[in-house]
Amino acid sequence: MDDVLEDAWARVEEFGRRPGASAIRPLFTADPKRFDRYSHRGAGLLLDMSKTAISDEVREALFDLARAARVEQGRDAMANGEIVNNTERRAALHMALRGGLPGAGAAAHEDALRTLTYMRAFTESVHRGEVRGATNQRFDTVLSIGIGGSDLGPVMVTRALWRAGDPMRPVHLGNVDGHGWETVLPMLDPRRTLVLIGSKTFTTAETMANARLVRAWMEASVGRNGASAHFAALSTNLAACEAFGIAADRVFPFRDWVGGRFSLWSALGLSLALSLGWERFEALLDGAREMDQHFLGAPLEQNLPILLALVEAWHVGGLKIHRRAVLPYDERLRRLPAHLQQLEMESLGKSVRRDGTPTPWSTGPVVFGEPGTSAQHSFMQLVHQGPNPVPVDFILVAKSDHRHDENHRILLANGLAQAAALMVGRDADAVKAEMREAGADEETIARLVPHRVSPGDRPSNTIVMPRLDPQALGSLIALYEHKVFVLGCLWDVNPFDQWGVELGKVLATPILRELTDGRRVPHDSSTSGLLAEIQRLQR
Ligand SMILES: O=P(O)(O)OC[C@H]1O[C@H](O)[C@H](O)[C@@H](O)[C@@H]1O
Repeated sequence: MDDVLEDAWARVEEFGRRPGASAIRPLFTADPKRFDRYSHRGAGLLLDMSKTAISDEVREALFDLARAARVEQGRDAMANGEIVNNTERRAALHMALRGGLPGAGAAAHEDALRTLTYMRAFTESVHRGEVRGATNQRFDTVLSIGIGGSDLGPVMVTRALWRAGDPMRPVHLGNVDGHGWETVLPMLDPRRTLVLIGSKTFTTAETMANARLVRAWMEASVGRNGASAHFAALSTNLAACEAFGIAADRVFPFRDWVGGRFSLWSALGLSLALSLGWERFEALLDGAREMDQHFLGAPLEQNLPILLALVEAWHVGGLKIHRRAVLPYDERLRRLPAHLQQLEMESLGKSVRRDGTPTPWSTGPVVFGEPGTSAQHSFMQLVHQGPNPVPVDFILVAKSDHRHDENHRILLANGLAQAAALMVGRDADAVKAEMREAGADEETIARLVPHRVSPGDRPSNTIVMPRLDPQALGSLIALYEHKVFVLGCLWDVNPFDQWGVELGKVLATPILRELTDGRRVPHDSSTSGLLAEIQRLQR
C-alpha cells in the first residue's frame, strides 16, 4: 500500500508544481458548466467546490489518491467497529450513536440506545418537574462542566439552536480560569440548577477543579446531603463518577469507542437534550445519520465528505497551503470554527503515520474562523491580498429564522461576494478603469493601483444549508467529522488519538506544586524566569 499511496501523492504533488496550477479563472472560462460539474448534494446540503483550482485531471488524480488510500475500505472498517484507532486499540463508532449501521455498528447502536432511552426518560422527567432539586424546586437551568471535546461540540450546538422559551437555560463552564466561573455565577440560582459534569475520562484536571468548585457552591446553598440531587455525570469512567459522589442513577455512560471530539451525540449531549428538548436532540442525530448514509453509500465521485477531504488534500499536498479559514454566514454558528479547530487540528495535527514512521507529506492545516460578515472586517484583508492564499469554507444558510429580510439579504450577498471576489480578483486595468470612472486624477491612480489590485484565483468551498435547524446542523457536523476521517486515510495518520496534548499536562504538575508551596523545581531557564516573575508580581 505504501508505494501505491506514495505514488498517488507524488502525482498530486506533480500537478501542484505545474505552471498555473493554482489558477481558477481559466477553469471557469473553459467550462461554462463548471458549477454544475463541481457542486454536489448530499443529506440536504450542497457543496460547491468549483471555486478551487481542481481541473478534471487533478480531480482524477485525487480520486486515484482516495483509492490508493483505501478510503472506502477504511470507512467500512470504521462502520463495522474495527480497531481504526490503532494507538489506543479502539474502534471509532460515533456513527453507531446515530443508528443506521449494519453488523457490529448495529450492535453498538443497541448498546448506545440503552443510554439514549435513559437520557430521554430523564430529560422528560426533568421537564415535567418530576425530577427536582433539593428544595423541591423545578430545574430551569442546566450548567455543563467540561472542556475540549466535552465542551466545544455541545456549546457550538447550543449557540446554534437554543432560543428563548426552550425547555431549560444552558450555561457552560469550560475553562479552569476562575473568571469563567465568576462570569456565569450571577446567572445561576443553585436551587434551580442541574449540574452536568461531562468528562470522558473523569480525570481531566480542569474539569475536576471546576466540578469541586461548583459542588462546594451547591453544598453551601442546599446542604451537603441535598447537593447530590443537583448533579449528574456523563462519562466512560463509572468508578471515578462514583468516587466523586455522583449517584449511580445519575451517571450517563458512553463507551471508549466514542472519541471526545465526536461525542456530542452520546450521553455527552445530555445538556442539549435538556436545553433544546428531546425531539430537537433526536433531529440532530437524524441529520447526522442522513450524512452517515450518504458517506457510506454515495460513490466516491459524489461523496461530500470525501470530496471535501480531497479539496483539502489538494490544497495542502498539491499547492502547499497549510491553513484554512471557516466563515459561517450565520451568527448562530459562531462557535463552529472553535469546534472545527478541535475536530480537525486535534485529529490531523500529526507527524507520524499509523505505523509510527514519519509522514512523508504535510498533514493537518491550521484552521481558524469567525462568522461573516464580521470576519470581513477583521482578517479577510489578509485572505484577499496577503502573500499566501488561505482557502476558505463559506457556509451559507438560505432561509433565516427571523423577519429582518433586508439583513439576511445583506448577509447572503456578502458571503457570495467574498467568495467571488477571492476567485475573480481585480487586476490593474480594472482598478484604473474604475478609478477613472469615479473621477480620480492620474497621479492618484498611479499611486493607488498596486494597493488596490487583488490577485484573484484564491480558492474557496461554499456549503449551502437550507436552514439552520437541528437536522441540517447534524448533517453539517457529520460532514466535517467524516471529512476528518477521510483525511486520516489520505495522510495515513490516526485521527482518533491526541498524544501531543499529554506533555503539557505532565509538565503542569511540578509547576502547580511550585506555585502552591513555593518549593523550587528545576526547569528550563525561561520557565524558571517566568515563574519567578509571576511570583514576584503576586507578592
Ligand atoms: O472528556 P475529557 O476526558 O475530560 O477530556 C477533555 C479533553 O481533554 C483532552 O486533553 C483532550 O485534548 C481532548 O480530546 C478531550 O476532549
